[in-house]
Amino acid sequence: MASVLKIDNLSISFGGLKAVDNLSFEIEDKMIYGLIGPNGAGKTTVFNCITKFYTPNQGSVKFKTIEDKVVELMDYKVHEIVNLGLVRTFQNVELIKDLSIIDNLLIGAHSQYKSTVIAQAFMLKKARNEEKLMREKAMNILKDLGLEDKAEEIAGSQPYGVLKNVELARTLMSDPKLIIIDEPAAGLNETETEALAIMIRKIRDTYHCAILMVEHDMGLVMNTCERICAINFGKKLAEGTPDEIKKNKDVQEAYLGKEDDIA
Ligand SMILES: Nc1ncnc2c1ncn2[C@@H]1O[C@H](COP(=O)(O)OP(=O)(O)OP(=O)(O)O)[C@@H](O)[C@H]1O
Repeated sequence: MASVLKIDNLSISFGGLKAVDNLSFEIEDKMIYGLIGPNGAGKTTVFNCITKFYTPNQGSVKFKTIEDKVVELMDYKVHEIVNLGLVRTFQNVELIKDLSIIDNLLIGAHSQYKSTVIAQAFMLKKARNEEKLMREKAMNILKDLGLEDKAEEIAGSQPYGVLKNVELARTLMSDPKLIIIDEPAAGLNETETEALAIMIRKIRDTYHCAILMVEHDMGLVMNTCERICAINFGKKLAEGTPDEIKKNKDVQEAYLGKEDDIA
């Protein structure tokens, strides 16, 4: 499989409502991909199906793992997904406010620890060495992303824009092949959003992972994504480059309404 993620005929209903309706798209390795659509279009539900928070009624989600093995995500449980190389962030920042930035990154790495819980509890040599390696890894990530001076700062003392970047940095602790980002620009001002766009590109260029992003800020989507899928009422409206999506009549109507409606 050339792609890192391939979704085929995905559908899920809540009662009578088809939140995702026979949706298919695929994301090439190392691509920054956008999933857009008006409010309630089904974007977060797609994310929740991929990461197994929801079980779809129908469809297949193929994923190419860290070991380049193609697996069907529907066969895995929600907590197993991260070990395959797929990690997500949520609309709200999910950091522990009382911990330092670097400790928040270390928490993001817990699935990678090989030493037993007992070894960790008593800080045996193996666990100490592992902790040291993970701390180095976290520090290297912060350095790569220009956040090293924030390492010892308490998360709760930092502005929202920094925390969003830290959340992205934390995903890198699990060596992802694909990072799924839900509305990264929500709550950010224009300058912070521009910094976020630079950060997203830097992460892809440095860590060679693909990124799937849901975002309402069209500036961020159009400037950052190489390919975009637009959906409405759970169905695909269009897929293409940012330019193709901008010019697409169905996409324009979904966002602005038909000319008759506007008049
Ligand atoms: N757990 C659920 N139970 C019932 N309905 C749900 C559930 N999750 C989502 N829906 C419904 O599915 C539809 C799609 O919702 P979803 O949150 O995926 O849209 P979205 O495109 O992410 O919207 P927004 O941009 O506003 O976040 C909506 O009508 C929503 O009310």
